[in-house]
Amino acid sequence: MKGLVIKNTGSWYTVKTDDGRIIDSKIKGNFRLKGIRSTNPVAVGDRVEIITNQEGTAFISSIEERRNYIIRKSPNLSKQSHIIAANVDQAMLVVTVNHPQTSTTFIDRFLASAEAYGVPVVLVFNKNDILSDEDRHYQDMLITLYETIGYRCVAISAERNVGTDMLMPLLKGKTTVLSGNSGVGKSTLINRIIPEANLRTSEISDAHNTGMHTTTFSEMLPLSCGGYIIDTPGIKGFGTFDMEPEELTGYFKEIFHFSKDCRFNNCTHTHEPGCAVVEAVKEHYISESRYKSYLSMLNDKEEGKYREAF
Ligand SMILES: Nc1nc2c(ncn2[C@@H]2O[C@H](COP(=O)(O)OP(=O)(O)OP(=O)(O)O)[C@@H](O)[C@H]2O)c(=O)[nH]1
Ligand SMILES: [Zn+2]
Repeated sequence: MKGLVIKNTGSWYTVKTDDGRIIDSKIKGNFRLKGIRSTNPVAVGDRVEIITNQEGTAFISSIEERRNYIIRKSPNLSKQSHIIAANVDQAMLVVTVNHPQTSTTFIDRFLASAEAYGVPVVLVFNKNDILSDEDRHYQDMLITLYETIGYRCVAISAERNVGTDMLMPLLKGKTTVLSGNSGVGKSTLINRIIPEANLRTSEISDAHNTGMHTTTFSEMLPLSCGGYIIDTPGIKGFGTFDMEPEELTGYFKEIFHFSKDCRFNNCTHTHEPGCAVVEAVKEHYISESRYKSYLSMLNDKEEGKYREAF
């Protein structure tokens, strides 16, 4: 029987079968995925084959090849990774220009790592009900900047439930990872989009007494219009990863566009003569904030150290 892993609480996985049943499942024996050394061989979003048993639970016997997956590296430099979610269609990054302020460096790092994973991003500017004129002006500038680069932007107030309806067509039928700094309003937004999600927090435990841990594990929340929101508590961005400087250029769409005119094809856009990117920054074709974010990621790379993408 085939199904979708919609929740992971420790060694138990909740599988929604194709015929609509919810079955608590475990991994069979020493089932391991080839190629990836991860702390969790099966992740939320995985399509799996299960074998049910007489206790009403099941064993996961195989997993389908993933279209993509988002990993977080262990910060302790071990080769172990944690798979946050598999088969993701898009990410929604909730940001606030104030209360709290989301930095452009954070946004750009998120966007660049999402590009690396091939995951499109929608930027959701929240808390529009409490923006000063100055905040709003700044927000408008950011929206113009990111839309020009090619990212969809939506301005909302989750609290007042204003603009959230504009998100529904973007979410419909898709698997969306919701991210954003602490305090930007992710939970508030989820409760607007999925009013039933409220129930989740009052769940005490289920048959396996795992309910108490739900807040620390990933979960897919079904949307009434079809599709899922992946709620990943504690995860605010994608991890960074090994890459060459030339690759990093590719993850900043507009920088990549101008880099085609650089004199050297391995140009890092820092000191090289004939650099079309530096020229474009001077001419304001590339925003200074984006260039600064690029340099900060390049700098991490050169220092050879691992950092989270925020
Ligand atoms: N004024 C205003 N406040 C909001 C809005 N959305 C959320 N808030 C408030 O901001 C605070 C944080 O909201 P949460 O939804 O808990 O934020 P979160 O992103 O889930 O935060 P973490 O759980 O820490 O990751 C709460 O006090 C919300 O009531 C909004 O649109 N306008
Ligand atoms: Zn260059």
